[in-house]
Amino acid sequence: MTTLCDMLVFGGTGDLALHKLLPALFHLHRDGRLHPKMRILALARNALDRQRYLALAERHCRAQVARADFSSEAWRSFSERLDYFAMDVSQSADFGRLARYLGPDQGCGRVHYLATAPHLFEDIAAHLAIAGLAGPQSRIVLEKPIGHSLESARAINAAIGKVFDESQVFRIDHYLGKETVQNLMALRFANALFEPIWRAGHIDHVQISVCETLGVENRGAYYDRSGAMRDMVQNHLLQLLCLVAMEAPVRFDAEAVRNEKVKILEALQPISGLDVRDKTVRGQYSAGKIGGQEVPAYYFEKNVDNDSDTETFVAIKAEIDNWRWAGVPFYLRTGKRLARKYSEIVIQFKPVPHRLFADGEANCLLIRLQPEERISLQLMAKTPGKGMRLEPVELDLNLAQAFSRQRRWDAYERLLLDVIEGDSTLFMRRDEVEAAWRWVDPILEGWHEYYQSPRPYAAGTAGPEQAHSLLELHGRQWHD
Ligand SMILES: NC(=O)C1=CN([C@@H]2O[C@H](COP(=O)(O)OP(=O)(O)OC[C@H]3O[C@@H](n4cnc5c(N)ncnc54)[C@H](OP(=O)(O)O)[C@@H]3O)[C@@H](O)[C@H]2O)C=CC1
Ligand SMILES: O=C1O[C@H](COP(=O)(O)O)[C@@H](O)[C@H](O)[C@H]1O
Repeated sequence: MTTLCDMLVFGGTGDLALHKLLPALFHLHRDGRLHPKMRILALARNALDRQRYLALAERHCRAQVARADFSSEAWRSFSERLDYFAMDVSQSADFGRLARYLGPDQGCGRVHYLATAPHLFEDIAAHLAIAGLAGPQSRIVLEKPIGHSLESARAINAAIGKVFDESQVFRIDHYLGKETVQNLMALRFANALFEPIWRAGHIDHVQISVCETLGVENRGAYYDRSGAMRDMVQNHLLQLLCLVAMEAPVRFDAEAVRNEKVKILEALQPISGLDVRDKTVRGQYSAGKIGGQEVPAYYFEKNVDNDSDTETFVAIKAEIDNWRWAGVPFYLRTGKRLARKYSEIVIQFKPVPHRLFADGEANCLLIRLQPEERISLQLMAKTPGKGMRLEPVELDLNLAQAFSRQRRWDAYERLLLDVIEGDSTLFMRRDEVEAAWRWVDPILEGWHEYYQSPRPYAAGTAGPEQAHSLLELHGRQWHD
């Protein structure tokens, strides 16, 4: 069971709160991991009373939580913790009302989870301070993306920094809470095997793909101002890149891990000006079929401009200018409405230096984050029978099977517990977020400057053709 603290979820009626945060808190409650006295208060403008909010939350939790894990009894006891307060976070006076409603804290501080659009973060922090709700024991969780650009991220970080010490700030990136992502660190730093070959001398290139079948759903208003670059690359994909590329931290703690990640972000070779034409591909989905169902083009989605040139797909050839990685491309790719949903990291090794056999492919290490969690090493083996016919075989570590007796935690469960415990190892530090924007901003500017309008791709395909050329030009291909 964890430390006692209360949690305030700003944006408690939103997509994130209802689809991810409440189901994760429900699981933690059901597993007995929350302090019995912990209270959860959801906040938003909608004038709901507690009963109507509970009905809304229950409907979503039932839909998100596996049938076997949901029971009316567990929901009833969880809902005793849950309450709702209607307020407008842009109104300072509402925070006075909130402070009176909350009364004195239970002695262990509060977690303020900001599941709202980032432009509200500055107001919320300032108003919390004025209302006396930002004491030294409180913590604040900021959802990604932090800002829209380096400048806006700096402004948000500065405003938050006026109220909260950096140790109280938890910038969440839910990819870091995924089991296989943490397993990547275990693989690299708990096995002596990989370290000697984890470098330019042995690795040809790295691929990081986060492919989705979903479109923008109900988030058109947000997404159309963000696009895949700000929504996914600036945070999730760059965090994955950091974990693949960073040096071993001296300790497994927040400062040591984050120091190493920042060094990678700072070593990313800038892509600016005309480089964007050679090293990046933007795409936008047009109408197509997903799972046999017709889906509309992006610009016909709800709350999206019908002449929108927002990208729903990005592919980038990134390079890291340091001793370990010089000359090794890291190909990043993410998109919505693609043929299949999966996220994976592929480490493509170089071929053997001298070829003895007619067949043979270079080794490759596949780290599959979802839908299944597995790590598999592709090796060459002789096929049975006469002659030396070789074929690739997989040395497979199926993590879900290996730990089949334990329920697989959702990323938010793990990260919410870390916040409650005050462990920020898997959260982004201020300088990390800013270093990521420093690399992303010139690409966004290059697209704007050189009118790189997105290449269309039909929904249900692997993205625009140009994303393939990005690799094919160098004799490589995506691991599909
Ligand atoms: N949805 C997702 O899967 C993910 C979202 N995120 C991030 O999480 C954040 C929230 O996203 P999402 O849930 O999708 O957004 P939504 O638009 O679905 O929800 C926004 C929430 O904020 C509330 N809100 C808006 N304005 C105010 C206000 N002035 N005062 C009080 N409450 C307000 C809304 O309620 P009301 O209008 O009633 O006030 C609603 O509850 C964003 O920063 C997003 O980038 C990050 C990862 C994944
Ligand atoms: O942060 C986000 O992530 C989701 C994808 O997350 P996953 O855990 O399902 O892979 C993405 O759909 C969303 O647009 C983005 O904001």
